[in-house]
Amino acid sequence: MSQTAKMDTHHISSSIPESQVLIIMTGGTICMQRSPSGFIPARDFQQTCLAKMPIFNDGSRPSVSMDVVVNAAGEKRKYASLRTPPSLYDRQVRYTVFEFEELLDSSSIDSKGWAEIAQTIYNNYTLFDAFVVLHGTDSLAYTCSALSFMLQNLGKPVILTGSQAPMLELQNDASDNLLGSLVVAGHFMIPEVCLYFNYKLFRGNRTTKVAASDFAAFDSPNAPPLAVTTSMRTQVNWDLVHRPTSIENFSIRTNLDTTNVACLRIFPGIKPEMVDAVLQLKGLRGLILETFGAGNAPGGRDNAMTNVLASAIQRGIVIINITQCLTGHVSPVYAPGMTLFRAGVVAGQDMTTEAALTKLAYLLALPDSTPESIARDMAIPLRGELTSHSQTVFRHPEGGLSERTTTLTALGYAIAKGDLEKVKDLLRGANNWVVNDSDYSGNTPVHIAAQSPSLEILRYFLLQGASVHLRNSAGRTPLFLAASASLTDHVVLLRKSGAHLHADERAVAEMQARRRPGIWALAGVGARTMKERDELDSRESLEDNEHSSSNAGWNRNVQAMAGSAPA
Ligand SMILES: NC(=O)C[C@H](N)C(=O)O
Repeated sequence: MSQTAKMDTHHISSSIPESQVLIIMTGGTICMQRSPSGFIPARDFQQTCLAKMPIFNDGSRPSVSMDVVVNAAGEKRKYASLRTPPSLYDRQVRYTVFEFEELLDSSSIDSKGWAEIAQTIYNNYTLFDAFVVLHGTDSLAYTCSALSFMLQNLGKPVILTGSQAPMLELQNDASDNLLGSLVVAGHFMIPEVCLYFNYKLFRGNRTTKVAASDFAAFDSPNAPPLAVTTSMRTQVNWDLVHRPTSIENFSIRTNLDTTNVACLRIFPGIKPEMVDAVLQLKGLRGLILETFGAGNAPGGRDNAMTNVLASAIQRGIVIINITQCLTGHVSPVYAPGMTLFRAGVVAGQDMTTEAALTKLAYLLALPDSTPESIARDMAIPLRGELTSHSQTVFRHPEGGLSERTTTLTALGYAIAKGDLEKVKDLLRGANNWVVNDSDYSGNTPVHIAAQSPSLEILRYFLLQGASVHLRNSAGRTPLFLAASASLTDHVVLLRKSGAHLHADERAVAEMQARRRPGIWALAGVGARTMKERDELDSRESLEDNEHSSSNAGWNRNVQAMAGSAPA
């Protein structure tokens, strides 16, 4: 059995009975109905479709008191939610469908729509465990790519999907695509912008639409799928999953410069004047040039084409070379490709046009960007959108279940003892996803580090891409545990890394905050001013001196979490 097959329950703490997912409906075929003028989007998808289908509604009528959704303008409203029946992993997914005011065929979605999606995710980030975006398929790969750049330091799953046939048609791909997306979003910590379609989960910025009507509408020609659903289970390829590795909060950037970029496909006989006409467009700052094979374009008589491109580059226009082929990458192996490269055209390697265009629009809008900085950043992966060929591919031998348990137990001891060198040593010999793996009680290494003495070990795990959002079997986040252990610096570091209390923890946290308001204010319970926080902190440190025995209890807890004490 392969490692991924063994690991399909990885990151799932089955004793957490449900996860909460926000479904953002933008339109597309999935919600369409027939009309005299062809298929058009229809409203109230949750009630007219999902509520009537047993696979999307277990009939339990969850209470609406928790179901707050914040729209892109920041207005809060209550929406009813539904629950799926329990999955094979013994978990239900509770979800709410939030519909945009205007539902669109995705051929009309542009950067305004991308900004609305990003803003809605941002406004609801701490209220939900994951996000599913329903979208038409026509421009879905563009939206996936754009969002992958717009969502910075993303720590939760964002899965886009749609369908080729509407949910209300007798034979459709809509229910499987939505159910698969909900199950992945509600069970697996894959903190990337992904596209789920026809039983495959792809990194969104690697995808392209390859079929106008087949159910297998998308492919990711230069990157294998992150996960595949087969015979009722989802096998995740954890080695491929990207995770944020900096101590920063989740943030969004919504002002892409899509109005000053263009895309031009080279064809046999294209005249340099045509290319020049595009490059002379008023305000143009960037061009995606879709070239032949490994990045070749006709030089033109007397190198006229190359001269046109070189002079545009001198005027500050960034030109990116993307291959028209579905697979493979641009490299200057042939003379025409080398000529472009020498003229200053940037090799887009194996990026799709969708990724290159949206990345260019993102980079152009960054403050202080220059043509040089953009050219540099276009050639390096920011969100796994290209395969960097200088990157060493380093694979560890596949490890079995017992090896995994041994590594986790050894990590638990090393963390509890504050032995950073040992932790580093253990991680060097393990698969990179071990940072998010959990022991029998659902504790990841970050749960243990959040209550252990060494701040440096906690920081180390965060820099290795460990998630701050996973919950243990008791439903607790690392932030909750750090605040309960009164470890102020740990709480501050976790907060800086985007951690927040889960909605299910807030009631208990608020009770704890009555006794220790300072640390819980830092953890995010109760809005406090800095002055109030300082006062609370000094009061708590006085209390700490009075209760100095609390450390012994905390040490015992850490030992218990790490397993039985070593002889
Ligand atoms: N299958 C689809 O969703 C196609 C539709 N025209 C759209 O992109 O909205």
